[in-house]
Amino acid sequence: MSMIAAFYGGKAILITGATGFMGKVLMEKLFRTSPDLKVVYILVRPKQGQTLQQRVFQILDSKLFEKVKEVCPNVHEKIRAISADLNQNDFAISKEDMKELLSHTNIIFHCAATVRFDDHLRHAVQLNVTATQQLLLMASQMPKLEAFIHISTAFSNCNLKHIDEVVYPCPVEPKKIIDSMEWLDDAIIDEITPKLIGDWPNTYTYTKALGEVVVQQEGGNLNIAIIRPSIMGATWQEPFPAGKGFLRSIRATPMAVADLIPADTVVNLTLAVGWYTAVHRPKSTLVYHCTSGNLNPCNWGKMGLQVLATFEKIPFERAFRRPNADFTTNNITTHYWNAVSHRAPAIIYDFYLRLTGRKPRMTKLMNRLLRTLSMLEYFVNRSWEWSTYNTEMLMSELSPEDQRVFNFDVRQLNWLEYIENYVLGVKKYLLKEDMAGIPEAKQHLKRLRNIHYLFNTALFLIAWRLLIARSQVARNVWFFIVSFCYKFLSYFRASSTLNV
Ligand SMILES: CCCCCCCCCCCCCCCCCCCC(=O)SCCNC(=O)CCNC(=O)[C@H](O)C(C)(C)COP(=O)(O)OP(=O)(O)OC[C@H]1O[C@@H](n2cnc3c(N)ncnc32)[C@H](O)[C@@H]1OP(=O)(O)O
Ligand SMILES: NC(=O)C1=CN([C@@H]2O[C@H](COP(=O)(O)OP(=O)(O)OC[C@H]3O[C@@H](n4cnc5c(N)ncnc54)[C@H](OP(=O)(O)O)[C@@H]3O)[C@@H](O)[C@H]2O)C=CC1
Repeated sequence: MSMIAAFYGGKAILITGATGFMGKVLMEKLFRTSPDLKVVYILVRPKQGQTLQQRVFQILDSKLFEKVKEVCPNVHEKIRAISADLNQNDFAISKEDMKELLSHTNIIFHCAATVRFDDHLRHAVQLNVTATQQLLLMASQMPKLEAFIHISTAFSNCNLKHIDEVVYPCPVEPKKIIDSMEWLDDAIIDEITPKLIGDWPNTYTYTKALGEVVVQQEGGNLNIAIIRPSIMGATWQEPFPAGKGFLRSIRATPMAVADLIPADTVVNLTLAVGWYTAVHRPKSTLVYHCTSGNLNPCNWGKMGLQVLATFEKIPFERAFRRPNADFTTNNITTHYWNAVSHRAPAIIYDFYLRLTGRKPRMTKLMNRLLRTLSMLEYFVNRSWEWSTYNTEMLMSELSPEDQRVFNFDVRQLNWLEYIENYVLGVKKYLLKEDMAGIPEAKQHLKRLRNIHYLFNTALFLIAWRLLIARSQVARNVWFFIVSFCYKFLSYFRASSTLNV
């Protein structure tokens, strides 16, 4: 019997960010392993014309929740969606809802955040720092609360090279930052943002660091833990742009560690930490790194090759170009590859769309992709070392059954298998492609390869022809090659005649 699964039985659990990437996976695992839990409160904002209930039904109707509906048929009754906006005072939660939350909640998983790298500092502080502070205040008024689990990121201290499982101080106190956001106007905030964030690469990582300091400073007597995952699956916009041949080269250091971590590993650790924090009540706030680099490293070069090998085996349909993975660290080659591999094909394709009376869209898409890539550059050209003492300690505290059900041992991760499953998942569930279409997709890639060869040969011949017309040296080289080939052929013909 799993101790962790049993622990969550009968509990009232509050999740923020439940509609997000990690939140959904967390909720699914909770219901699947502890279907007898009492209730899961989720703080949700109405969005895109959908009511809260519609948002919940959309989640429950997804492929992810198919198994849950089998083991917990009344799952919809156990999810209590509470209207809340983490940007508002008291999260704009109604009095009745607040009363219910305060009196019943046993465990909090705080996943909500703005994960945009380039968010305005005011918004990033509001969601990643102030909202965390408010949630802690709420938590301190919950008499039944057993644990508060804060989800941060392994990159909250990416200005350091070696990162321990401790909360590092920030140059400016979070309280001062929160206060200043109240009276500074947007223009001034824009101006001081680079100075404030200092050697953090963006407002996201900076405010996640501030959020951790807030958790440590204002946690009071609560049982708190902080989890720092590295790059969860969906972060890198899925292998979709690479598989479709939009993304063919990237400015990345092949030897730099690609610290990816599967979302289910993060969720397993999170649930194990919830149990450990509530049951063992560690004296101080423990930080847990959920990273792969020190236990099972894979670098970007190897990752790129494995992604390419997977696309050979499981190609996406109607690819724009053949998938390729050129890594470069040089400024000039980056510009060259961007021009040749990304911008030029997009311009040619848009020209073709215009000619056929359709709306051009590829250049816009490509510009967006290149902008995204430039934001990721910081992370794919550096390596970090994360210590994992607490995570390893927790692993040793689990029963063999819990180690199996809530497995977060990244040493067991087979990267090639993981990438194949990932690509398969994207193909089936995101692109909604049928596996029966694989032979046709392979044929399409062959056609693209032939077009590529033809195009390059034509380009070479045109360039050569122009060169010959203008340069005596090129003409001499050309005559030399032609006469050499002629002599070789004559010799070959003569020797084959003699043999007969
Ligand atoms: C050469 C081939 C080799 C192939 C193998 C190698 C692959 C290399 C990939 C490298 C990845 C490295 C990643 C390192 C990241 C370190 C992360 C630190 C850890 C964290 O804690 S991350 C937290 C998660 N944060 C993010 O993931 C956010 C990143 N995104 C952004 O900040 C913004 O999207 C960005 C980059 C500023 C772009 O903004 P903008 O131009 O305004 O575009 P949109 O945001 O509107 O998005 C456009 C379009 O893309 C969809 N999108 C955006 N993000 C994601 C995502 N993570 N996953 C899936 N799809 C995403 C978005 O929905 C939009 O789609 P539409 O259909 O609505 O147009
Ligand atoms: N994805 C990754 O690779 C990594 C993520 N993390 C951390 O994991 C956590 C979860 O990230 P992830 O799931 O990827 O993020 P998502 O962007 O997928 O989800 C963010 C969640 O926060 C909610 N949210 C945002 N703003 C508000 C608001 N004003 N009021 C109420 N809810 C709000 C969103 O709700 P809505 O659906 O309404 O927008 C959504 O549910 C974050 O703390 C992130 O920093 C850490 C490392 C890596």
